[in-house]
Amino acid sequence: MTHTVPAQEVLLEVEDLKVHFPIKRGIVVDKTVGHVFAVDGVDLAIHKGETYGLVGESGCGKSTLGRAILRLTELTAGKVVFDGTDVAGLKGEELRKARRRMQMVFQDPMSSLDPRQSVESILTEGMKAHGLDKDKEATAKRLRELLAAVGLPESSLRKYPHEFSGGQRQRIGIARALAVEPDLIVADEPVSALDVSVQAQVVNLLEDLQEKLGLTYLVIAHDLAVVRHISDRIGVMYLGSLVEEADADTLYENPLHPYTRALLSAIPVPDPTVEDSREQILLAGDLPSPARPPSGCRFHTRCPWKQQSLCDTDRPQLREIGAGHRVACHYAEDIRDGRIKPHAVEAELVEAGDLNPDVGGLPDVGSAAEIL
Ligand SMILES: Nc1ncnc2c1ncn2[C@@H]1O[C@H](COP(=O)(O)OP(=O)(O)OP(=O)(O)O)[C@@H](O)[C@H]1O
Repeated sequence: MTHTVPAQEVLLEVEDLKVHFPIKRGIVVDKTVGHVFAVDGVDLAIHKGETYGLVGESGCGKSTLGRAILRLTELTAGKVVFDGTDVAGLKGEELRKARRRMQMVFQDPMSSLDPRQSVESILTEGMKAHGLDKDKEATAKRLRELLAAVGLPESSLRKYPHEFSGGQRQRIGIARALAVEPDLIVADEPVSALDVSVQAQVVNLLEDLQEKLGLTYLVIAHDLAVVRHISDRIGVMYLGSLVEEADADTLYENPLHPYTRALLSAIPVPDPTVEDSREQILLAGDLPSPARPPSGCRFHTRCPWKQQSLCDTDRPQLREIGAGHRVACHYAEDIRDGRIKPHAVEAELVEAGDLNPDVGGLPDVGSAAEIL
């Protein structure tokens, strides 16, 4: 590990995690012609009871990282140490046991809930798989508790997903995750498919549950505004790796990586005087394809602080710059102390997706202003 973990108890430790998807081509025999470097060397630690927010543009590898932690996607390399055990090497019964303790809540509850299953069946499925449904009465009690915990009436048990609103369906998704008594919940864009009016209710529910049950969360989002309120610490991801990590307040008040600065500068400020006077950093060009990441620092093709040396040749490590504040930029101190200033960037054109017709380039990724 290259970073110092604060003295709290660590529940999850990810070390140099890589997920590379092979790009296959060929009419008769599939030949691997390259790789999508979806996750390419991530180190992070999540403490018991905390909420870690993971943000970045669409296609930067957030979901793949979340899925790899839960072993829903195979790892190419690295470790996922959960409560002291490396789950990357687990198989069979051991893997099943570890999986019970790590659950996922998905972005779109409509597509993640089976429309043919009643809520009762959805909630008991995981319990059955993990042998938690031995006694009928205890199971019925547990189902009532679960529904109460997520704020749904008991009558929901006999209903089907289409009979609920988006917010209620997400409550079912959360209840399903809770049914097997997990310690860690990976919530992948848990509110982005919901109406703005309902988003706060679901965020509040997640917070209440965390307090009551002592849960640990990894919350994945493309929207920095959403994670700010819920997260204790935040990691910013760009093209497969973390570029900055800090506690939520530090990240917002003192962002050091140029990419984080650009993301934050795109969030509108309600005060019109502040809004008119503040600096807006517009990123040039689109996110390069993760099948052909740029050399050196992966952000250098769009970076307004790019320098003549190092940036396009040496990949910067995530290093600790202040207490618990890690940044992957060769010039973080110079940026922090104002010794170097941003300049206009002509984006180097990186053709996206020409290696990979199946995966394509990246879905509609525009400037930071469009992303947030
Ligand atoms: N099974 C797969 N096979 C090949 N490439 C994949 C696969 N899954 C994801 N990718 C590619 O890996 C990259 C990272 O995808 P990922 O979904 O993790 O990003 P993301 O940041 O979560 O984006 P989004 O918010 O759009 O889900 C993308 O280029 C994607 O096309």
